[in-house]
Amino acid sequence: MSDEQRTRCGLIAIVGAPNAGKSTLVNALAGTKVTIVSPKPQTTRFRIRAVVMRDRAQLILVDTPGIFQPRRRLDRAMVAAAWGGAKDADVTLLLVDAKTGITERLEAILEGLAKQKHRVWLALNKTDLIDPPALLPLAEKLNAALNFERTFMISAEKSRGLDRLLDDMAAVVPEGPWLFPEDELSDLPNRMLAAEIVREQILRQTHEEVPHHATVETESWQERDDGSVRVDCTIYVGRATQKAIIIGDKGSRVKEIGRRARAELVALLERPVHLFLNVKERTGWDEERARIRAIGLEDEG
Ligand SMILES: Nc1nc2c(ncn2[C@@H]2O[C@H](COP(=O)(O)OP(=O)(O)OP(=O)(O)O)[C@@H](O)[C@H]2O)c(=O)[nH]1
Repeated sequence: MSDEQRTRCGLIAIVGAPNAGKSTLVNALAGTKVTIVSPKPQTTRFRIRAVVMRDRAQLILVDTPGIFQPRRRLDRAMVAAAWGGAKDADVTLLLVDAKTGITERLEAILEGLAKQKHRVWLALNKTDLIDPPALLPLAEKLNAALNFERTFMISAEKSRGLDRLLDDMAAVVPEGPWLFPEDELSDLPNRMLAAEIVREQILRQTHEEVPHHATVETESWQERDDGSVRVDCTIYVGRATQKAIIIGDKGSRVKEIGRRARAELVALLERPVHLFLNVKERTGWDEERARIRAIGLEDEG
């Protein structure tokens, strides 16, 4: 296979203090407004924010929502899980508001990142608000605190410096198949929303031990001429016993999960929805695929 034909795919975790400009950057990189609604972001390990194609590379931009709000004891476990999420990424990009500079919060993030052994990049954002000479001392200070592999100067809002950032990301993510086929990309937020809503219902309607082992994937999303949409989701479970629990007596529980999830989808999408659920035990490739594709939906079990 020639180089041009080889596909690449990887996870890019974008971290930063609140207000650093993460959402603005994700939107600018994706080129459109991409919001993947996550009803329970604090329980997710990472949340997929956007999937961006650059040359032959598929860049999956994620954030790690739990990292910076360790209010209670329980939250601390979530924070640890969230850091685990950043660790699984191929690149972690720390976004810093160059106008605000180094704050206590940023120092805490630097400490967290210092424990990671993989690739960490720095992007100084909002450079449109500062004179260029003021940027260098900040970049130096941050690089002294942590050994960043690369440093970028960007303005997410003005889309400055983003081409180079995307090129570099595309060049370093590993070779491998795309996680999301191209024809799914435009529907991706909807697909994930449907999967998340089904998962919400599993959480609400089954015993605690089941949801941790269940992932949900939207297999197909078909728009119909009459304005309705047909959605097929698969619920993957680890064991036959869990499958039986989710299906319930004569299918009663999976029916109820589907009924409530459908009602929620109808309300959100404001059009008729035909929702089909399929419960499967995971094996081999299924398991791997479901695990990765459900990244934004999976609890740290
Ligand atoms: N001037 C300027 N403003 C920016 C830039 N990037 C982001 N902002 C502004 O900074 C503010 C915060 O941006 P967000 O993208 O919401 O930041 P965030 O990191 O997602 O914030 P949280 O969701 O609170 O974590 C917004 O008012 C943006 O318009 C930039 O490059 N230049």
